[in-house]
Amino acid sequence: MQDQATVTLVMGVSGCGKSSVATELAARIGGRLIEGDAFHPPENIARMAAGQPLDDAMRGPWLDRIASEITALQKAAGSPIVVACSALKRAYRDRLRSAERSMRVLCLVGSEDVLRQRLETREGHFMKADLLASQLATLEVPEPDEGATVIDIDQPVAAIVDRCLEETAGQRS
Ligand SMILES: Nc1ncnc2c1ncn2[C@@H]1O[C@H](COP(=O)(O)OP(=O)(O)O)[C@@H](O)[C@H]1O
Ligand SMILES: O=C(O)[C@H](O)[C@@H](O)[C@H](O)[C@H](O)COP(=O)(O)O
Repeated sequence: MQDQATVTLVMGVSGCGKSSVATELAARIGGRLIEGDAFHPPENIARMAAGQPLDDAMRGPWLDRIASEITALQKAAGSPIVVACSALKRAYRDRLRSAERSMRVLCLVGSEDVLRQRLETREGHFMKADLLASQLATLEVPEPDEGATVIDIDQPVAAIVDRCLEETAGQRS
């Protein structure tokens, strides 16, 4: 029963696999997916597509829209929610926690080489590899009190999801 309304945040820098992992995790647990990229206003997308990083003021309303969507989905039905969102800073994650205090956090981490290679081979996405350095500089890996699971991305998506589900089961027992 505990999983019925849980919220799992899949976070990390651009190209770390948030969308891929969140999509598979949601499918495996029968959850609903919130794709954070879909909540950016057009000006944020245009800025990133032009190779310029967002700042706190630009990310704030975006994070608030995602938090509102979490709340709306929680009211609508009882199935779990999986959120793909970079949530690079602690303050950004806390902003999402305003919707669900006990949000689980899965942080995907990888070497700059692996990340760059994935961004350079990804097709049809506004975000290219030129913002990777800024993304890595901004990233605040979760602190111990956030209870996050930190997973290396140099393994198949299915293995990452397996590990996430194992951690969740371990936390319940
Ligand atoms: N574990 C993985 N192993 C190999 N390729 C991956 C893995 N995770 C993601 N990818 C690929 O890397 C690219 C970036 O993944 P994506 O899910 O879009 O990342 P993000 O949502 O964090 O930007 C995509 O082309 C995706 O297919
Ligand atoms: O806060 C930010 O700077 C952005 O949100 C960024 O971290 C995010 O990663 C983009 O939305 C790109 O999309 P992908 O992460 O899907 O590449």
